[in-house]
Amino acid sequence: MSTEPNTTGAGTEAPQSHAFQAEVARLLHLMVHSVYSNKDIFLRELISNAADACERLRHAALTDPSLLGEDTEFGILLEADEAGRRLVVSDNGSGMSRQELIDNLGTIARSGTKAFMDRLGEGKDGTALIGQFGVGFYSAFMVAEKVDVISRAAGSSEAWQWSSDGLGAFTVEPAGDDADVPARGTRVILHLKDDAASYARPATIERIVRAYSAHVPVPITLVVLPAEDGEESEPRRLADGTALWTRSKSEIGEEEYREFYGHVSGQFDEPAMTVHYRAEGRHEYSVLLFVPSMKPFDLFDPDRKGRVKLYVRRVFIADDVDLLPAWLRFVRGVIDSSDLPLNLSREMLQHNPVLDAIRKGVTNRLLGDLQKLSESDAAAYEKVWETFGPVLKEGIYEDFERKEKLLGLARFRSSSDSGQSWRSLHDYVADMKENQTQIYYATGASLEAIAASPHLEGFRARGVEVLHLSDPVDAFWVQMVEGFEGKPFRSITQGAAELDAIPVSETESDADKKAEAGDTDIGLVTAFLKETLGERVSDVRSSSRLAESPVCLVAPEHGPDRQFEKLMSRQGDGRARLAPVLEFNPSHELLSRLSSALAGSGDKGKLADTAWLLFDQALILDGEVPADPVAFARRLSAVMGRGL
Ligand SMILES: Nc1ncnc2c1ncn2[C@@H]1O[C@H](COP(=O)(O)OP(=O)(O)OP(=O)(O)O)[C@@H](O)[C@H]1O
Repeated sequence: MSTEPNTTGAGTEAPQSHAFQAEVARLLHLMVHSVYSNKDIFLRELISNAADACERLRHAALTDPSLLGEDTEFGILLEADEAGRRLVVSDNGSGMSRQELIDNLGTIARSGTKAFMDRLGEGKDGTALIGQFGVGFYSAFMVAEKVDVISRAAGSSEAWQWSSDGLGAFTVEPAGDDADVPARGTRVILHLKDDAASYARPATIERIVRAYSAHVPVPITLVVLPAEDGEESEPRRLADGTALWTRSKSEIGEEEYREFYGHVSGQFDEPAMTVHYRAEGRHEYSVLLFVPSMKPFDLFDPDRKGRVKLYVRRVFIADDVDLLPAWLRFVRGVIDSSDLPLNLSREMLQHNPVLDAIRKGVTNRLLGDLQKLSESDAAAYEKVWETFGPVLKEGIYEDFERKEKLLGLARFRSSSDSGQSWRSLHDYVADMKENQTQIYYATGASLEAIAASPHLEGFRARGVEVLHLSDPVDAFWVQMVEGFEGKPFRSITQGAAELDAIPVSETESDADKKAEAGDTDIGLVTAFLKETLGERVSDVRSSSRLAESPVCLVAPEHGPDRQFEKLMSRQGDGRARLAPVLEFNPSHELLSRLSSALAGSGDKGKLADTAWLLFDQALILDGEVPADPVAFARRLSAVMGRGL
């Protein structure tokens, strides 16, 4: 609901009331009930917005210097007004027009925020989640009972005031001309809640700026407003606005990196890896990038955009240029080029040889640093892999040039060590069994489902390691790569398992079980199952893949892997699925009994029921449902009845 003003002359209109977008209202409700454990961060968010507004204008003024007029020094001013219980954050940046105030401070534009709200909507623990996530301007309502935003867009003669108590609606009205109205930019006035009055205290403000905003690239000054009879103190510089990335690495402490990471990423975790260097040579640029330790909420957003900020000689240019490949979209930070012209057009940003060279250099450097981390601190590296492995794996099929490097960096859960440790492909190949020629893997919806798969049994019995691939992206890349260190990848649910060449590490009781099972007439059983199951199977064969289970389904040799096929048909590729191959375990008691019943004069109807039940249970173990659940239930009841 929004009402248009009926007059346009500034200073003459009544305030217009607008409802917040539903998601904002929900977010504000959370804010007002302050589920944030650390309310201090509201100031970081407001300072970040103020700095962004200054950087946006600095950039716009490159093509239109008149936007700046006389006022060419950017700055952020904090006013501490203890007596009035107010805190004011002002900037002389881009400012906002009336429409921008309504759009920017009434809706949520960022897809990450939407995703975040959806997660909250799913009933996930809000307190834990919200603490990891920057929610920008709206966090002001954690500490303020009312917020006024007075803003004048650069170059505009009009100023507008936005006001709200955060309870469902906001008003917008012309701001008039009094002293509170900025000549350019934005003043955010927080009327602090009773229990948040300390945020008007200079010492508190100084502490927060030091902790969270000391390295924003715009200077920050604090003014302490006089108590009723006191004197106004000298303005104090809290931060000098020098760009952290231009300083030398040896001068910068971990704490400063962490604080800057908070500023550029908008996240609240600690960086898991920091990459800071200056490239010299054909192209000169500075890089300060961070690998977060927590997943950003928009990690799997379909547009797969990165958010590394591009600067040219310390002037902010854009944060939506693809400076890194999509499979590194979780990396945050700044790249500052010395070679590019300042007045880069959008078009030039899209196709730019300097940016291409930077992208290549920085990508290689990041991979090199990840490799180094994996060698120097395996546990820290595994954490990075656990968080971002599914994204890095996209690079295996998207980036032909770096495929080998990425395969080397990849880590997997596997059947070795009950899936507890992370294994590299290098580990896998080094530990291959005698006569083993392939890298075996199993794909599935979850690690648990894979571990329970009967297909693994024959591999387990031989001590052959199987990689457990449970990320959706796995089914794709594994089809695309030829192999690793000369060993091809092979799905355990596809084709005939060439396991016979690898000896079984048999225990005595296994041998006993086999002896009990007696001899199965493989030809007889195969023919019977084929005839009974007809077109539902493309073949039936005895298998060394199984050790304990009687049957399983596998994909035909030259068709797609069953899990991959399932994934594609779920995405509606419209292709008919291939009939699977039914493999049976001739050493299993059930099969040897079926064999003797077939050889004797077994009831053909009962034997056919057995064949169908075997087939349906193999389907169920694959996570599917029997094609005819009624017939399945009838057969199962009949068998159970006979067994009682
Ligand atoms: N001081 C300001 N000057 C100019 N525009 C502002 C200012 N503060 C906020 N805005 C505008 O309001 C928008 C919404 O701000 P908000 O803090 O909610 O989200 P954001 O800044 O886009 O995201 P984040 O804070 O997570 O980076 C900003 O994108 C910006 O366009």
